[in-house]
Amino acid sequence: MQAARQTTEEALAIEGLTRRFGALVAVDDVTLRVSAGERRAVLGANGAGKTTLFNMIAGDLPPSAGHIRLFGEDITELSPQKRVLAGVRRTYQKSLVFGGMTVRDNLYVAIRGATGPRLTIWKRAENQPDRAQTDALAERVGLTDRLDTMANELSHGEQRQLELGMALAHPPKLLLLDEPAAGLSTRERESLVAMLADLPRDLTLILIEHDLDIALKAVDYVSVMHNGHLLAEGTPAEISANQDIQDIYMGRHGK
Ligand SMILES: Nc1ncnc2c1ncn2[C@@H]1O[C@H](COP(=O)(O)OP(=O)(O)OP(=O)(O)O)[C@@H](O)[C@H]1O
Repeated sequence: MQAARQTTEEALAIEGLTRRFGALVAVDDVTLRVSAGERRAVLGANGAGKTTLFNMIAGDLPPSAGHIRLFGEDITELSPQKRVLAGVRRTYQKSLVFGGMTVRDNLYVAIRGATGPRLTIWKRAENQPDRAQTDALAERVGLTDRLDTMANELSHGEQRQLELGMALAHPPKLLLLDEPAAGLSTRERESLVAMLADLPRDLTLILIEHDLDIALKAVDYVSVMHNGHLLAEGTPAEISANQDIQDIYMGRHGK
């Protein structure tokens, strides 16, 4: 896995990224690089700055300083929509699926949303979605049996699967998953790890995860944040073996 880091092109290059909220520096001069096809986890205790970092990469929040490059292109000033077109997708800690629609229609909206001129779900009769595409997406995230189920009738884990399917509707270049295992059962966590392992290898994945075991199983390389800083980086084995980092991650060190 590490070979991918050394030989492939750079998917994401973050340079001196900083975000202040008044006197608070939520992300403080973070510089990191992620190779194309890499699976990276961003770990850190509550308030470390992980979500703020994601918000800046996705364009949901402007940085106070610094630059973000996606495959060499400076995207720091791009709107979130333009970043989607450039290949960035993200999920949020809170589910954004449409509860009153079926799994199939949620996937259809995601497919249309990324390609169609506007959202035309109600025109489905004259504008049939590509069933093969929705079915393939559902299969990829383990929801084939739930295609006709309303999203609000899905379990929490299935809703996260649906979110992942929606994020994959048009294969992103960079996929940002914000705590994908939050609230999942042990069995659902195992299937999440398997789903992540099955993602196309050319997709670059960064995930924020509170479950250290999941993060360490699912990624090639780990960046640890603490109080807005990038504290350490290493392979899962290196991070697991570092007691100081483990203590900080588990919140045993003071802020
Ligand atoms: N919009 C905001 N306004 C003011 N402060 C904010 C805002 N967003 C985040 N913060 C603060 O910035 C710091 C970093 O928050 P952030 O949510 O990025 O951390 P995190 O590592 O994602 O934490 P968690 O694991 O709890 O989600 C925290 O102190 C938080 O209170």
